[in-house]
Amino acid sequence: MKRRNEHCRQQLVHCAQVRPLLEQEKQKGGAPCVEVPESCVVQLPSKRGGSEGYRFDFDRVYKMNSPGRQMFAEVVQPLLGRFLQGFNTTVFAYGQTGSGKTYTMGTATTFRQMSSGEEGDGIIPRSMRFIFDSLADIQDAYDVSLKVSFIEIYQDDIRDLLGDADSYVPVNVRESPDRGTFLENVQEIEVRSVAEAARLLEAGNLHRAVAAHNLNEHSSRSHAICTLHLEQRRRSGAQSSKDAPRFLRAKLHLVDLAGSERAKETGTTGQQFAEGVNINKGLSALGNVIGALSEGAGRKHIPYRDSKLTRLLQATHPTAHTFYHITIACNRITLLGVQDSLGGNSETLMVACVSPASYNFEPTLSTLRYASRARAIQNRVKQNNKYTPEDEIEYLRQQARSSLQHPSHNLPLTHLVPLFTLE
Ligand SMILES: Nc1ncnc2c1ncn2[C@@H]1O[C@H](COP(=O)(O)OP(=O)(O)OP(=O)(O)O)[C@@H](O)[C@H]1O
Repeated sequence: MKRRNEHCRQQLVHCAQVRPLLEQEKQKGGAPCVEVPESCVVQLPSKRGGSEGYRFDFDRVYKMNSPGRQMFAEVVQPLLGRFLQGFNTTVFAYGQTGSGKTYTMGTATTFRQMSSGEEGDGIIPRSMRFIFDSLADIQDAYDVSLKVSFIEIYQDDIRDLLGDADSYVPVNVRESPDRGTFLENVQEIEVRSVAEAARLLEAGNLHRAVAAHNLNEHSSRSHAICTLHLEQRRRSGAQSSKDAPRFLRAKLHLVDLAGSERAKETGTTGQQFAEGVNINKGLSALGNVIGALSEGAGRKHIPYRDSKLTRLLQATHPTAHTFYHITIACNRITLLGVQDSLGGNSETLMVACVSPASYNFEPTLSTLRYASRARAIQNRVKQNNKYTPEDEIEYLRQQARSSLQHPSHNLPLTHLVPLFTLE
């Protein structure tokens, strides 16, 4: 693995996933109206049947039956490579309800699917397998900690999807001068394999708010954000090149937004109607953040604070470090960030999910316009390789605690060699 220090401006990577026309869409008289004339272009016909249609450029477009494998290899895997090199990274899926965000992300993947690896797998299960495989390759040289948080924003509440569903503890967004915006009361869970991660994500998914409406039988009623926090600490005496970093820390946000929806089309009433209103409110605030960021440096105020979604995604900060174990955890202080992901320190892939059905023309046009605005955003990314004496103290503490709790998982305490010589 190539490891070097960098600090540079980065354009977001944008791709579109145009899913196949579903049987129920055909039955409702939907005809395909989305064209992909080139591998980087999506076209819609003119609304009034004229010759002038709409054209949108992307870095890459995946259409109809493109297997998830191709998207993963072309745009996700390179991003994961950067994550493993200590860069914050984000994958965002957005689009109207029923357009295929959960399918594309693989948020609802079961334990069995994630462990076995199937052709139709989405981004999350493929990413998990890739990351664990890559970490296995460096385990002789690095102590590794991988932590995950999995939360949802439902109505105006943030819920910890890995928490105990029977004893609900409200998750609060807090702010402090040291930490910035952060979440409190989020569970931490440790795993050391794809199987353990899969079990965890499946359990979290069972807690996610889902309901049926006219456009989707399993519609997510919340925005879900799964974050992996990776820390790598070079082992003392490890065989590696002279410029190999001693320490790397990075976050990977996997964001499956709820879809925008119109009550007229979804046929929702009561509780589901209220959910739809909240979903649209959060997405509209996100749209405003994207709009403000796309104006570039001239725009001083970015309205991150206008919704829980954008505010939460602004939160950036980290917590205790556990090395040596591969850990999947949900931090008490979770570190998600549209501020990081959009306009901040993150390499970001945005996936616009689109239904080809003609009766979805308006929402599709709106998704593609949303995508065009986001193309102008630039992030400023840097490799996170700072390691402080406080980090070292925390590391030694965690190791000592861990050795007492799980003697079989740890190296003997005598093996611990600090990165710093503390005087
Ligand atoms: N690329 C694809 N190939 C085949 N079927 C797909 C594809 N993408 C989505 N689908 C199907 O479309 C339906 C809607 O997909 P999905 O639930 O992922 O939509 P969504 O955008 O997450 O919706 P919501 O916002 O309501 O949660 C599902 O039945 C799913 O299986």
